[in-house]
Amino acid sequence: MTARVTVMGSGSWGTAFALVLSDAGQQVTLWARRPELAAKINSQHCNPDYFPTIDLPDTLRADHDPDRAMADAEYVVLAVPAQSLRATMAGWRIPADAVVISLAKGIELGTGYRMSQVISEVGGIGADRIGVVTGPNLAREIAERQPSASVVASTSPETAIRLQELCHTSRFRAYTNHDVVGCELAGATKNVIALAVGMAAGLGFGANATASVITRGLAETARLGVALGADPYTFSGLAGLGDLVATCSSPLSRNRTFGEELGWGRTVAEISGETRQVAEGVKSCASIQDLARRSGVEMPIVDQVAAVIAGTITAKEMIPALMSRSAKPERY
Ligand SMILES: NC(=O)C1=CN([C@@H]2O[C@H](COP(=O)(O)OP(=O)(O)OC[C@H]3O[C@@H](n4cnc5c(N)ncnc54)[C@H](O)[C@@H]3O)[C@@H](O)[C@H]2O)C=CC1
Ligand SMILES: O=C(CO)COP(=O)(O)O
Repeated sequence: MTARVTVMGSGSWGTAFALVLSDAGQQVTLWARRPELAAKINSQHCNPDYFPTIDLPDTLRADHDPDRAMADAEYVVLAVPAQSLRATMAGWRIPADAVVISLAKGIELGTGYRMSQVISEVGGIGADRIGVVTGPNLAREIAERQPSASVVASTSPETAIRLQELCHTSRFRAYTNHDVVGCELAGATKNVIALAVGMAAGLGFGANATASVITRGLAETARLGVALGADPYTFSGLAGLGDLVATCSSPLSRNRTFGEELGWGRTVAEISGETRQVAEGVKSCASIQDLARRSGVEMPIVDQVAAVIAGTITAKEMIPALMSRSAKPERY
């Protein structure tokens, strides 16, 4: 049965996921902050700012008025950057019965909240009406309808199955998962690890170095997750290893690319000033570091990335700092 879905945010992932939902047969409305972008999406049936060469279905409509866009939505998909979710959501009237789905991969600065916690607090929405979509889902590849698997997570098994039915297509294979904590922590932390991998690549190091950072990055992510109540298996699944590998190995990743440019010796300000797209790890490294400290969990790679982003060390100093740590058994 066709469902009414509104995607709030028409950047790269919001647009690509709106396409998935349309392909799955849903009636989709896309909210764009800028009226001129909404008008272009409606008249040109493409999003010229993000995917100028990709046709969007005629059935997909855009609107710049958030309340009108969501008015009769059964599902509201949140596709704005993590650090702006609270402020944007506070001004919206989400329909009382709608299921709310987070696409953002970040941890809120200040609170250390995962996105589902922000949604619950700001919207007064129960966990059974909240879902998370995560996994190896580079937006451009999804928009090109390349095959991909993904995870739809909710603490409510019924909601997870509804979300799976909502977005599963022959090109987008959605698996359910009930470990929202693990899925969200994995999605946010892989961006920080991708910054580190990018830095290693930008410094000219090869596959041994990047594979080592990916693997140890996964170990510290799982350590944090387990301390916060996540299921350890989540980290070897699509939300964990899957997304980590996709993000750390693709030139399409904004986080990996940002890290690579840091490795070339560019500054955070220089790189940030050149793109309007969000590399979530640049902000979330500090909130994840904070979560780890509060939980008594060691996250050496996150610590080093946070130091580079804060400007207290250079990317060049990061690898020697990691290599000179005391020797230890692998499982720690
Ligand atoms: N692009 C990708 O491949 C994927 C991205 N994600 C996650 O999805 C989230 C959104 O990412 P993208 O769509 O890629 O980012 P983007 O930078 O392409 O688009 C962000 C959208 O949010 C809007 N926006 C930005 N700041 C805002 C603010 N302060 N208030 C309201 N709207 C604002 C922008 O106008 C734009 O429509 C991020 O958390 C990202 O980590 C997740 C999976 C894949
Ligand atoms: O989350 C992503 C792929 O799953 C996208 O990663 P970037 O935000 O680094 O582009």
